[in-house]
Amino acid sequence: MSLRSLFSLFSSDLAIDLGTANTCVYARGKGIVVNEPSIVAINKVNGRIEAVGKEAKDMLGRTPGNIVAIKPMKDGVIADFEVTEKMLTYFIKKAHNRNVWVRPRIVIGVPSEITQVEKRAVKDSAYRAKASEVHLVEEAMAAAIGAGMPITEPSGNMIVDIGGGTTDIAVISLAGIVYSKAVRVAGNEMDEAIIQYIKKTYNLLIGERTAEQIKMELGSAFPLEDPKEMEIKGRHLVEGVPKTITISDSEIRGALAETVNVIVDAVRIALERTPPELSADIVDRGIVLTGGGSLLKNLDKRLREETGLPVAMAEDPLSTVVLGAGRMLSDFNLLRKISID
Ligand SMILES: Nc1ncnc2c1ncn2[C@@H]1O[C@H](COP(=O)(O)OP(=O)(O)OP(=O)(O)O)[C@@H](O)[C@H]1O
Repeated sequence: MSLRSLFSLFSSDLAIDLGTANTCVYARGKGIVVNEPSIVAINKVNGRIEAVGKEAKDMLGRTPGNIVAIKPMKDGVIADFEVTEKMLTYFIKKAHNRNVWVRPRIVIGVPSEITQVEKRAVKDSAYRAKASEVHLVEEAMAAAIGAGMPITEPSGNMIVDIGGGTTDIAVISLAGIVYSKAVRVAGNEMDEAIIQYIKKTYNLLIGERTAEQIKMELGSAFPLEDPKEMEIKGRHLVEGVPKTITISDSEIRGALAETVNVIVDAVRIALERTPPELSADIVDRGIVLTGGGSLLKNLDKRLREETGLPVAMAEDPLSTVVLGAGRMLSDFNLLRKISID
């Protein structure tokens, strides 16, 4: 056995989707090994990390004064370099069961609007976490590959990735991005719109986690076949005590309307700016939706109504990017063509 193949026994190459809301890690030959919220809880007194991922999310809004829960990624970009690096290191170690001997090749999906400084920061963190090679690919490209779109063919493929912080829209042909646009409106903005609506209408203060739950259970972009209601709890702003109210899906649809319209408009603009030959392909093939935000009920239906085009959901919208980046681990020719480092 050569030294190289002996070495490869210990190396487990990784693909990472570093998202605003969630970070996913895929290990070659194993599949998705980490899927956790992009949150870090830090002790303000000694700077120590108290928790990362799921454990840190559970602390959100419930931390004692000396612990802060930080979301180091904001609007699809890195807001806190130092904490992002610590988070990345933690997840890479977790993916390798804390085995310190492995030196993996790592493919990382990053937002299309990432700056040079941010690219460097992401790569440096991965190298510090003992990567042997680091390659960056645009999330939209990885998503299209993960969704099984024929991106290397000379035809137009439109992907709309609605994440936590950003909605990325891209038209891809011949393994290149012909048009791309990111708007900083996606899942988180929907949560915020729900918080504001409940506050204004009911004088009730709810937290981010409750808002997200409401969005998932009740939120929609087009009327539902079966109307729904939900009981929610929060703190009354005037009386200062906890209170329970019942809200309906149509109220929440109203609260989300503005946010959903921004996404719909961005898709319309992308269609208007797509070169005509590729538009013709999109008319035939339709638009593919991915990202957790695309799970908002009837968003696909709404886009179908607004554009008159076929709209399909990717099979597993929360994992499309990491699965696409993972596929790159075994196709280095394609990776060389599409990596943006
Ligand atoms: N069933 C659902 N209905 C509506 N929204 C959902 C659902 N499930 C997840 N989401 C939302 O999807 C978002 C997270 O999606 P995803 O993990 O694709 O984003 P991300 O990759 O972390 O973000 P970004 O691409 O902006 O960096 C969150 O806002 C979450 O609330």
